[in-house]
Amino acid sequence: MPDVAAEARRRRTFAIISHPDAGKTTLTEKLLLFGGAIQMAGSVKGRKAARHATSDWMKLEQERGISVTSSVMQFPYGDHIVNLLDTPGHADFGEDTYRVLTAVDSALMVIDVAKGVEERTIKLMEVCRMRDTPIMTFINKLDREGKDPIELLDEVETVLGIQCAPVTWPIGMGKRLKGVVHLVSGEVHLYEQGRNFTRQDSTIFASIDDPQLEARIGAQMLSELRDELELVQGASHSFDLDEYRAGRQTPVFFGSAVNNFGVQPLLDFFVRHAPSPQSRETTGRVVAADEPRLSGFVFKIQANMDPQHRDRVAFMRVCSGRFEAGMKAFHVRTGKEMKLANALTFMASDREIAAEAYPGDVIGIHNHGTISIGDTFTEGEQFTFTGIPNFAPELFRRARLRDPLKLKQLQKGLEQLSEEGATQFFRPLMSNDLILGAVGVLQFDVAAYRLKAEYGVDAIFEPVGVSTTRWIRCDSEKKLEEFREKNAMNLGLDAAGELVYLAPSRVNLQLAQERWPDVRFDATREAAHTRPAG
Ligand SMILES: Nc1nc2c(ncn2[C@@H]2O[C@H](COP(=O)(O)OP(=O)(O)OP(=O)(O)O)[C@@H](O)[C@H]2O)c(=O)[nH]1
Repeated sequence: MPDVAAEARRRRTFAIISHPDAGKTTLTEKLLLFGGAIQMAGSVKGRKAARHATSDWMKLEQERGISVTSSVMQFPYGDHIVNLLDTPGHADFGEDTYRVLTAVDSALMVIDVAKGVEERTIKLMEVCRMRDTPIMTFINKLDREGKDPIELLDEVETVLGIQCAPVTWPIGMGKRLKGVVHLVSGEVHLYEQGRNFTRQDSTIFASIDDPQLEARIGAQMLSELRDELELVQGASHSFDLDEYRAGRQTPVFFGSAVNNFGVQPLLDFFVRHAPSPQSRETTGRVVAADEPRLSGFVFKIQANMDPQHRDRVAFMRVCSGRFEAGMKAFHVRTGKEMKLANALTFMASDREIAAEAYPGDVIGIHNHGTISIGDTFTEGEQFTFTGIPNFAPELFRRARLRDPLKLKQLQKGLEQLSEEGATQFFRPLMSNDLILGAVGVLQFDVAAYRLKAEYGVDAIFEPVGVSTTRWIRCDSEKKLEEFREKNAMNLGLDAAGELVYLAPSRVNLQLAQERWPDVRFDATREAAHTRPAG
């Protein structure tokens, strides 16, 4: 009998967050190397390139040199199974990133030693804070000159508002980089340039008192190090598991991802202390990870991952129980049983058919539009996982066709993009317009590109007089009907058929809110349970 509790306990599911260019991809690759998931440095970049070659719309990503897609990579490390969820790199994809972060149990923040805390890091940190996600920090590119480590910790503490507990400490930096000291174990890991470090071939001293250390790093460096360590240990916090788990303290590591230096201490510490899958809230009750029955939620939908099969893959995070290939699961929103045939796991080496999965794992379910973001699957119980919202978009465009005969395709394309969360789309009650909403402007380019590449539709997006939207809720049918009648000009339906107020201006929205105190104007919509079936 498989032991769900034991399987859940050994899982670590996390995402890497960083400002573009800090080294997220490079670090991912090194982590996979340690997991034995890939054999050679360069494979992740290679894989990225291979994906570009086969997937059309990802050309856009390539042209712009940014990552707009997320993926899931699973690898074993020691007794642990690690699931790494990649987050899209660009700011315009914040919504997607947000949803990925709802599916992880912790995060790893990468900071460039020379640049310190950057704008995107601040935003991502805000998202993590909303859910008190525990965060570890890796300060990267130590082989280059950067900011003073003590100042960097200070910057993280003041700008990001989280306490730092250094776990490793650098010995020098840039050309003078000699290694790192592990402040918990006392070990010294030497930096020997040009070697692709793994635990077996890097030189490790048991402590800074090892007589050979002086010969390796020099008397002056050693004496400087002793002084600095004294200062650091006096001035900074020591690691506190509870504070870390509560999202109030971040353990900090220093290293150089490209040289695979300082990565292993991070990974070892991570699997030891990062949380395994935790209990999760639903509309019904709290679901514990070690319950025997399967439950999970969909946090992402991706179309056309493989151009040969024009399917859509729903990414489901398993929250409890055990998934077994071919099993039937209850799709809570539609109230129907669904056979989860040919579900995918995401072994870093490739996509594979999933034989089984446990809490913390992500499986990919093929579907043709029946599954939406936020949907819950159970073994029959009626509850929906909460906290996976859609955000009210801030930017709007009217879609106009160059060829009016393609209206059907346009609608279909927009519906599917909307379902994926790539953009949101609205139909005003009083006109035939199709209005696109986005949280970031790049989403329009992606939408136009994909409409053309995948649906053969040449659409242009032009300005439209909408400045913000709100989902409308009202407990009284009568009031709602009255509101509908009086405001028909400013109302529309979203892709799921939900009533939405399309406000021409902020002032107009404010007036409407004041005039209709019984009507709720929601800026986010919980993705699943408010959505009608079908
Ligand atoms: N000197 C130095 N360069 C590094 C290090 N780690 C990564 N880089 C370089 O920094 C650049 C950005 O690294 P990536 O891993 O692509 O960064 P990213 O954060 O994934 O970037 P996005 O895909 O834009 O999000 C690349 O040129 C890397 O080779 C390091 O430890 N030292």
